[in-house]
Amino acid sequence: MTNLATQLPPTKQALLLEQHEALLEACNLSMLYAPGKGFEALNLQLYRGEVLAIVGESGSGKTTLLKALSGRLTPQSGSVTFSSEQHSVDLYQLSEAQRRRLIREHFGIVHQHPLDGLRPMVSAGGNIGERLMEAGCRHYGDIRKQALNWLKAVEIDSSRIDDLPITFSGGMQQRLQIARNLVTHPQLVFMDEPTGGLDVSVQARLLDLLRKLVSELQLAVVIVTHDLAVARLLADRIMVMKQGQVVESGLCDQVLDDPHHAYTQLLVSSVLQQ
Ligand SMILES: Nc1ncnc2c1ncn2[C@@H]1O[C@H](COP(=O)(O)OP(=O)(O)OP(=O)(O)O)[C@@H](O)[C@H]1O
Repeated sequence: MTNLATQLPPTKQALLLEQHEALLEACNLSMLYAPGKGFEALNLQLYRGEVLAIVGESGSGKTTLLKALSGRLTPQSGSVTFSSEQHSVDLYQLSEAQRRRLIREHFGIVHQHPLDGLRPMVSAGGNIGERLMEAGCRHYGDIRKQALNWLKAVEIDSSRIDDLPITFSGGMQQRLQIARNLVTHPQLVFMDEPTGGLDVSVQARLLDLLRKLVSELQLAVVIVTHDLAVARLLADRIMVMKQGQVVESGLCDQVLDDPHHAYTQLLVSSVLQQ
């Protein structure tokens, strides 16, 4: 067992023991728009059921990295390997159509602005049902039933099933976006600041829900956030970025309780002063 696994809670240790290869692995990955803008020579591994938080200052390359990891931005060099139970593929060796299919079948992508991940002129139920139809479901009754179940799971009243997302509050839209992503049971979910732009109380409710879903569905998640409290609540591991470089990484509680790099220390102390 790796050092990392021995330091995780027993359920996570068991999960890591069962698996030999990472669900997602980035090797020597680089995408620089200009010196210091993007990220460079980055390596990471994510295992099944594990939550990795990527934190760092604005402009440090977090979103660019998330896009490259999730198959939405071809890097200048390096590889991103996704290993499902059936096969192991380098995302950027696939054709565009193959990559799109893999993303649809295996990944969830939760955007900071929910309307970027929803169809605003399609009903809430339709937003969830559409993903099921893309996955091959054809029975209207089943699709509606699953949509209702998912609305309930994300705490949206079933009476809103035929309403358009644009009539929802920001928090509800974000919960609907999460339902749309999770209805097809992806193994891996990428989230970019999922609680950004929401009121504090709405954020807290959404975080509780995310924590519950991540644990119940044993999701692997890569979450970008500038909020260390979000990282602490959701993540097993954390990666701290500054100007396109990973300056520190490790178990989330350990890094946040005992930061070694001066920049991580600054991030942690600035939260304590708030
Ligand atoms: N398409 C692009 N073309 C040129 N430069 C870009 C592009 N996208 C991002 N950048 C630059 O790359 C750097 C990293 O951007 P990125 O959005 O990845 O950072 P971030 O850490 O996610 O920031 P934030 O927390 O503000 O979202 C920034 O300096 C940004 O201006």
